[in-house]
Amino acid sequence: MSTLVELDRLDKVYATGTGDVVALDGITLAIDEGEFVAVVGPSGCGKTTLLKILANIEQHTGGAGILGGKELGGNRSGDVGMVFQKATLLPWLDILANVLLPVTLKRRATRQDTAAALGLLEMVGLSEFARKRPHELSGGMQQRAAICRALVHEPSLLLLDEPFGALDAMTRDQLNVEVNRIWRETHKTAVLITHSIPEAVFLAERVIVMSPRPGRIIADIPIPFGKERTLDLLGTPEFAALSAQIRRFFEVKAA
Ligand SMILES: Nc1ncnc2c1ncn2[C@@H]1O[C@H](COP(=O)(O)OP(=O)(O)OP(=O)(O)O)[C@@H](O)[C@H]1O
Repeated sequence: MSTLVELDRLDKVYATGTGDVVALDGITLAIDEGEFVAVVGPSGCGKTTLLKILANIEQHTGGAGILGGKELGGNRSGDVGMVFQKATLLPWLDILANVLLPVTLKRRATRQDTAAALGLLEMVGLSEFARKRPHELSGGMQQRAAICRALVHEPSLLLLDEPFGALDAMTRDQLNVEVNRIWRETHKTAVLITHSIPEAVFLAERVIVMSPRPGRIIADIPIPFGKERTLDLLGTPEFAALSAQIRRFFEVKAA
């Protein structure tokens, strides 16, 4: 299996009016093609910064990183798909046009692009909603459309930044089952950021635990539940034990 992402002592320092903020400190991490990795850590530890560097929205300030053989920070585009906490669909476009946006921002969509977008909408059960506007869909359906939008240009890496954080627990569980299926069907490499330890354990093959700011990797925990995950997993002792193992990193030690 080949390595898709390789970070070597990567740092990120934000220069602000009131001094430097060290967001990431010496992040060394390799992610194989097809792997599903979750990153958990306390608020402000640099999780979103890490995703933004992978997406080329932010530049690292030290160390080095490679994504798909190309150096991070160079002139790359189009090789990641990103899903945010809010679906951020454009209200004046229908769902199909929203899904096609990463393509149409660059060029005219071809018939193949439209077929690919419709195929993705079918995969997430939204075929009937292709011609609807975002406000006609529930929050969970909008997030599914946002996942389709992140995948339509066939990115090598799917980045999920708290994608279901704003949804109710039941919808969230169902969407996690769906994300697992989408990941298995598309064979994508995925990096998920979440505040939910059970969500990380449910979806990922590895959970990366980060320290409070400045963000460092303090644990890299394999999750040995195979590729296919079902909600039954949530009730197993093995699931509870792994979740507890990760939670212990965040317990506030009494003085
Ligand atoms: N554009 C910026 N300029 C200055 N500082 C920033 C900027 N973006 C983030 N930071 C700082 O960098 C640190 C890491 O922020 P980041 O958003 O990556 O953390 P996070 O782990 O994703 O947090 P949360 O879990 O609360 O979303 C924080 O201290 C934040 O204030």
